[in-house]
Amino acid sequence: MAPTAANLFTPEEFSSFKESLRGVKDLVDSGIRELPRFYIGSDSRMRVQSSVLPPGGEVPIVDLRELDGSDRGRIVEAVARASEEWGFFQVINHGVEAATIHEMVEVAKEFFAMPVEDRMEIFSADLFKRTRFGTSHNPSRETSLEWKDYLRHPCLPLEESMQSWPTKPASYRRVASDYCRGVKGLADKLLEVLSESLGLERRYLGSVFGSERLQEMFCNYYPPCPNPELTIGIGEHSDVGGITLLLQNEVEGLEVCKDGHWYSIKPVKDAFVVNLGDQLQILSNGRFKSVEHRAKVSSDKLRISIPTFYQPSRGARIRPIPELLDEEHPPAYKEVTFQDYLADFFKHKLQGKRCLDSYKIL
Ligand SMILES: O=C(O)CCC(=O)C(=O)O
Ligand SMILES: [Fe+2]
Repeated sequence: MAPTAANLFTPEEFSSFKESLRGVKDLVDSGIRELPRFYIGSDSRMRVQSSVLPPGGEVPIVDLRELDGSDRGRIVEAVARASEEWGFFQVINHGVEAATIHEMVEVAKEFFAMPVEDRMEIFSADLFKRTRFGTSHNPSRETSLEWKDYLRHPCLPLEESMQSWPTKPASYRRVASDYCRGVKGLADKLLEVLSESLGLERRYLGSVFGSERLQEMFCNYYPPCPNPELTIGIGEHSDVGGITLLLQNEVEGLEVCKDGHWYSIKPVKDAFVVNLGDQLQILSNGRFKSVEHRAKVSSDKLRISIPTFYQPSRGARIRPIPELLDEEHPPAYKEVTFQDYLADFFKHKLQGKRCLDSYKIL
């Protein structure tokens, strides 16, 4: 029988469950038949309601094949429209080798196929530890958990970051370093396109991001879930940083909110899903949208997503770009450094756009 009511547990029971937890993959491997009550979404952001079919439209797909040729103007325009209307788009013919992408998904699968003890060697619940295996988003602050495990690590500077990466599976460092180089190349190209989409000089956003810009990646693992309708893989949130480039396997689950409706993003083979984070909403003075999204889980399919977060330097001054302001467009956000914004964000559980809203000039 399916579990019915949430929060049928005491704080002590929740704490002791969290202390013994080695991730959702481990729960599944232990043979659980129903969703542990600690995963039953305790508020509407943490579970998926039966959804009504949205009115129409789809997250745009942008073909980058002719980016350096005659098609640049059309691509810049398509990216501008997608960034203003959806805050999301998918890119194809993006220049990251298909073999690099496939190997990355495979090595992520291998990481989670290892005995749990191997993952636990790098387990940490400390949100500020940059290389670690973890589960849910911020268990110490959450009132219910997310059905998700992940490997997280920094990617820049590459050589230095690699020293902290897992040594198991044996091919991890080689495969992920190729992948990080490829994604960085694409992210830099996209920053140029986004600058032009705002009517700015090509290198504008790159110089705001600065020479110590951050790149980090997650391998998210959402195993099949008993009672997927009662929980969530990742709750509603907008991304905190600059741009996110997400690779996913062929399993649907990512949904984006537009005009109050949730739209599913259909996986396109070898494509990246690109979305803009809070820093770009501030920099563009609200022209680009950092849109809420979430990931559902499935009863019978394993979903893997590999987002790369491409971020400004910690000390970067984030404020509406002066060239975009005039009397009709006064600054809509207060200035903040990226590191202060991050510190604020990670103090809380995921709560939609709470953090961004707190920097609004009312
Ligand atoms: O797994 C997904 O599709 C979404 C992941 C995500 O939104 C995130 O990690 O910020
Ligand atoms: Fe996200």
